[in-house]
Parts: sequence; structure tokens; C-alpha cells
Amino acid sequence: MSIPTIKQVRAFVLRGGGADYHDQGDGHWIDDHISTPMGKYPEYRQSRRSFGINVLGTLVVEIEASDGNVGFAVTTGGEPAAYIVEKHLARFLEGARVTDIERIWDQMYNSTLYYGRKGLVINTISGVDLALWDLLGKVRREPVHQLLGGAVRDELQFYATGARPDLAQKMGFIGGKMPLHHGPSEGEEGLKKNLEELATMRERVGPDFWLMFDCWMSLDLNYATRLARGAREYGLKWIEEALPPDDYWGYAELRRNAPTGMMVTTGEHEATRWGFRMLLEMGCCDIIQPDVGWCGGVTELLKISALADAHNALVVPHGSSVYSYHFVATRQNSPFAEFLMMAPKADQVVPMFHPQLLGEPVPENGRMRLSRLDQPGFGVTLNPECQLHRPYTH
Ligand SMILES: C[C@H](O)[C@H](O)[C@@H](O)[C@@H](O)C(=O)O
Ligand SMILES: [Mg+2]
Repeated sequence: MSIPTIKQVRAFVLRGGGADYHDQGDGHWIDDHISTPMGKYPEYRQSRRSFGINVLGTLVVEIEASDGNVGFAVTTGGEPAAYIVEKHLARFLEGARVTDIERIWDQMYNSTLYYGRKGLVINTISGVDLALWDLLGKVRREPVHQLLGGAVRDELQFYATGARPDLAQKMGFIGGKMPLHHGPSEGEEGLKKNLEELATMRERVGPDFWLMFDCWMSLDLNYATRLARGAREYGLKWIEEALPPDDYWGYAELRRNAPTGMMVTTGEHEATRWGFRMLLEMGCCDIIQPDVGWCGGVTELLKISALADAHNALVVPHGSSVYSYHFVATRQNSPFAEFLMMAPKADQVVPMFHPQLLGEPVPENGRMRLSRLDQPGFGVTLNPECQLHRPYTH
């Protein structure tokens, strides 16, 4: 059977939610006084949009094969990512076979090593990689989880991230991860408020429902240690991304200081097997949380996951819609997944990358049957009502 080749790669940008899920309007829980590394500047404390969390927008990568199949994927990257796809990465894809995924990844990574390695460039490589896996699935008429070696479970279970863990409990999720609202710049008063919020939620959900804090890189080691120890009486299950991503030393120390039984987690802003090797070998965390649209794509997440497995660490990918669902289904060390509550009041389940992906499955009663992921590729199509703009060509 002749293997189709790649005819053309196209990069588009989209605004308004979707893969750049922080790109929301006013009144959304995800932009309501959340603690961030910019919290030291009062003018940037109320809203993450004020300092540019949504400045990039969504990158859409489309890859057309010689047999007419088109694979696509979305991730966070916008115009600068589109430039990198069109002006740099496309040369490694066009003319290659749709099966040359490993070689293309290696060429994309090594050709951008002088300006990439993490952040936007790896987001961009991830977007191309996800589109390649979507294309291969469409050519072979198989869902991605089957291309990855098949599922190890018939059902995924989810915890919910959002401002209302009490509502998430009623919706059937296995836990609720809350954004931390106050950072070190708000002193003891802020620390007290954080713990009061946790105490209130514990009161509402009872003793067994998982409650977690997401600290979004915003703390220092001393504050994180005091928060973790203060949260012990409220049964905090894990403290997430307490420190800046590069402070491997701080994470290792926090993990030594944290109360027995409380997990330390991080990784959504980490990239490649080398970044996760640092987290694992320095004993930084109990769970790594790579985002498959930011860490290097499925091709790289396979390597990261195997490394984590050898270290007995769990891999619970940061919420990235179908791109993480297909992966989690196939990994024995990924026993549950994240679902980001994208409804403004976190009071209903809406597709995580709404409105960009038609056919995007959502958990029902906090679960998702594998049968919901049985369409070729990642099983979604681009919403034709989304106005695609192609800023660059090649
Ligand atoms: C809720 C957090 O502040 C982030 O917005 C969230 O996207 C991420 O950290 C997560 O783990 O879901
Ligand atoms: Mg997080």
C-alpha cells in the first residue's frame, strides 16, 4: 500500500477561547483575581488578561496529504507560532510521508534548538505534531488512541478545575482544583483568605472529595510551605505549580517540607523529555502535568510518560481536550484526567476548547466512555463558523 505524502502545511490564527482558553470575556472565574507571578504589581493583580495571558491566541495547524486527507490541531500560539510553522517548520513536512512523524519531530526540534527548547516554539512544534497524528489517524481510519497501542481502560475519570468544586462534586467529578486567589504580595491576610476559601469548600464537599490548589507559578518556597502546612487540616490533596517552572531546587525542597500524604505537582509549563527529566530526577513532584499542546506533542509526551513510569510518577496531563483524552486512555500511569470548567461561573460542563472543535466530547457524570473517542484521528473537526485567518504563507 503506497503511503500518502504531505502536500501542504497551513497555519491559521483564531481568537476567543478555544485552545487559548484564557482568552475569555469579563466575569469569567478564570480571570478573577487569581494569584500569578505578576501579583507583586497591584495594577496587574485583578486580571491575568491585564498582563497579557491571552496575548497569543490560538494556532490552527492544517496538514493536507496527497490522498486528500487533512489533519489539523489547535494549541496556544497565535501569529508568532503561525510564522514559525510557515517560514521554518513546513520545509520538514512537505514531501515527507504521513508516517514520518518521529523524523519530522526530530528535525523540527533540532532546527529550532537555537531559539526554541521551551515555550512558544515547543507549543508550535506540539501543534504540528498533533496535526500529524490527527492526519495519520484519518489516513488509517483509526482513532489516535489505537495508533498509540490501544486503551488500557474503557472509561476515563476526571477531576474538574474551576472556582466551584462544590458544584463539580454534584456533577460527578472525582475532585475539584481551585485557583489560588492570593499570593505573597497580599501578606498574611491573603494567606488567611486562601485557607478560609479552602475551609469553606471542605465544609461544602465533606471529608472525602478531592480538593486541590492551583498556584500558577506564583509563590515562593516559604509561602508555599506555610500554605501547604496550613492546608493540611482541610485535607488538601495536592498543591500545584506553587513555584516558577525553573525552580527545580525549590520544588524538591517543597516536596520534602510538604505534609505527609499531600502531593506536590507541576509541569504544565515544562517542556520536552529533558525538562521532565529534571523534575523527575530532582524529586520535584509526585505527579507531572505536561500539556500535550505545549510539551512537544504526542510524540514527545510518549517519551515523557515512559520516563515518568520508570520513576513511579503519575502523568496527569494539563487540560487539553481531546489531545490529552486519547493519550490518557492508553497509559497505565495516567489513572485520571483534568477537565477545565470553561463556563464563566464554573456551573456547567461545556467543551473545553469551545467554540473551536465540533464533536468535542465532554465528561458525563465526571466520566467519559472510550466509545466517545472512536472517530479517526482526534475525532473532531474545526468549527466552520470560526473565522480562520492565515497571516503568513510560504
Ligand atoms: C486555574 C489555573 O489558574 C489555570 O488557569 C489553569 O489553566 C491551569 O493551571 C490548570 O492546571 O488547569
Ligand atoms: Mg495548573
